[in-house]
Amino acid sequence: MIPIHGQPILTAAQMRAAEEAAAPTPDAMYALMERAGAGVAEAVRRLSAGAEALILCGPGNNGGDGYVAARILREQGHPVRLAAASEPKSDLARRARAGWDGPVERLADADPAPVLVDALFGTGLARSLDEGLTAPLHRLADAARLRLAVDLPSGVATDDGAVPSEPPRFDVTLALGALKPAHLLQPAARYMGELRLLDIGVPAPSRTRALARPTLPEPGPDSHKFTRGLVCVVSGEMPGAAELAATAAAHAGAGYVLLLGAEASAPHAIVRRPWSLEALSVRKPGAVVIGPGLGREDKSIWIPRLSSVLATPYPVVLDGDALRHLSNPHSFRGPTILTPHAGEFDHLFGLGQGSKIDRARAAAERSGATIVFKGADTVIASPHGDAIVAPEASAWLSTAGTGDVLAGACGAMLAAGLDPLAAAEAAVWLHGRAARRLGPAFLADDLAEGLSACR
Ligand SMILES: NC(=O)C1=CN([C@@H]2O[C@H](COP(=O)(O)OP(=O)(O)OC[C@H]3O[C@@H](n4cnc5c(N)ncnc54)[C@H](OP(=O)(O)O)[C@@H]3O)[C@@H](O)[C@H]2O)[C@@H](O)CC1
Ligand SMILES: [K+]
Repeated sequence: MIPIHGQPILTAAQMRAAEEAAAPTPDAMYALMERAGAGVAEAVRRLSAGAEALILCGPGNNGGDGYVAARILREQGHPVRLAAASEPKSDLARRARAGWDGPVERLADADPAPVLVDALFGTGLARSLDEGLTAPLHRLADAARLRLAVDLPSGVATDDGAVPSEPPRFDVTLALGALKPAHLLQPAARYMGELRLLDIGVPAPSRTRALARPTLPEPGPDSHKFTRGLVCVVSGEMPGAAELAATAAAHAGAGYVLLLGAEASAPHAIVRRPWSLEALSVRKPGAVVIGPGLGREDKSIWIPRLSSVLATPYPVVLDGDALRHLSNPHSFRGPTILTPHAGEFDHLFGLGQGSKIDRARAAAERSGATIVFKGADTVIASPHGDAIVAPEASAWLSTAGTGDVLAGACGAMLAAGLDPLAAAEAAVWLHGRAARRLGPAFLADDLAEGLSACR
């Protein structure tokens, strides 16, 4: 069982294609199912402390994995029962079924067991499940002490994370061969529990992957405050938000933070100057952060200020109100990161088609900017077609000011010389880690200060 960080994410069709390329004959394909089933059996053995497992098998290859796992557990003397709603329909699943010599109970009236293994449906779910399947699944899951989903909890849509039929909440989900979008995208992601990857020997290249622990830029003996990265944060109507972004940039490792348009106050390590384009340009910032608390009321001030920042050659992070002022955000010239939440994203790019990953990728390609489409399932997409999905870090991030902190962290990473995709990934990772460390009900100020301890 492999941790998911940095692992590739494949849609159902991409996974099928990868499996077909790796296993071009029926025997080779069946060998994959054997590996999947063996991995499920091993996980059950490790996690169940010898308790009886009940494996629910569906009609397709997800069910096939379940039959293999049941056979192996039985061979190893682990107490196991199996229930199904119908006979297998695929050739592979029939072959796996033939290897199980125990009874097959009817799903509708199967007795519960302390360990429930859901091998009803995986990537082949084609429509919502009927009551005859969901009712026993929930009944048996409610009675179990440990719930394990094979590949995906039955009822979630693989490619976009929708939930056509609400599954139970699982304790563990074993992603087979590769992660799928539903493992990380909401609302499906909340049903996964601990998510682990099972290697079944299928190379799974993808331009979409899970967030990885980044290599953060470290100062060396020759570094000084300017070479470590100069971040300029532009203040506006609500200066507290820009203060948060500036504090976050400093705690994320920037060597020099200049806050323009703000009154002098603590912390004094942040240099404050009245707004002017000259003040911004004199130090040639490695990144300009504009948007947190900028203001939407007085457009005659804020739109020209935003336009003048966008006309400079400096890398830029656009957040919050700056995104509201952009009406036609096509083709940014220099390195640019946009950090919209769902409302800002819809305002900028419309509702669009496909999953959150598809939408973020299309927006990045269209705008030329790296997009950090925020949420419990933040998606980062570059204009070159790469996408990174972050697992939910902490539900407590849904509090005022955390977006300002993220924008400041993005600025620090850009100013340290990372390209926009790497900068966004590093900032999202740092932000999530700091939030997890803080636990419940923290303030955005704590989050900004907490970034330094998480580097
Ligand atoms: N080599 C491989 O392929 C490997 C695959 N692996 C495993 O296979 C899984 C993918 O297998 P899969 O494609 O057979 O899909 P799966 O999720 O079992 O469901 C398809 C079946 O369900 C049925 N069905 C669908 N929706 C339904 C509904 N709402 N209500 C009722 N029925 C419904 C559908 O019927 P149909 O839509 O055709 O009428 C069909 O019979 C994958 O997640 C992984 O676990 C691993 O073993 C590694 C090797
Ligand atoms: K399943």
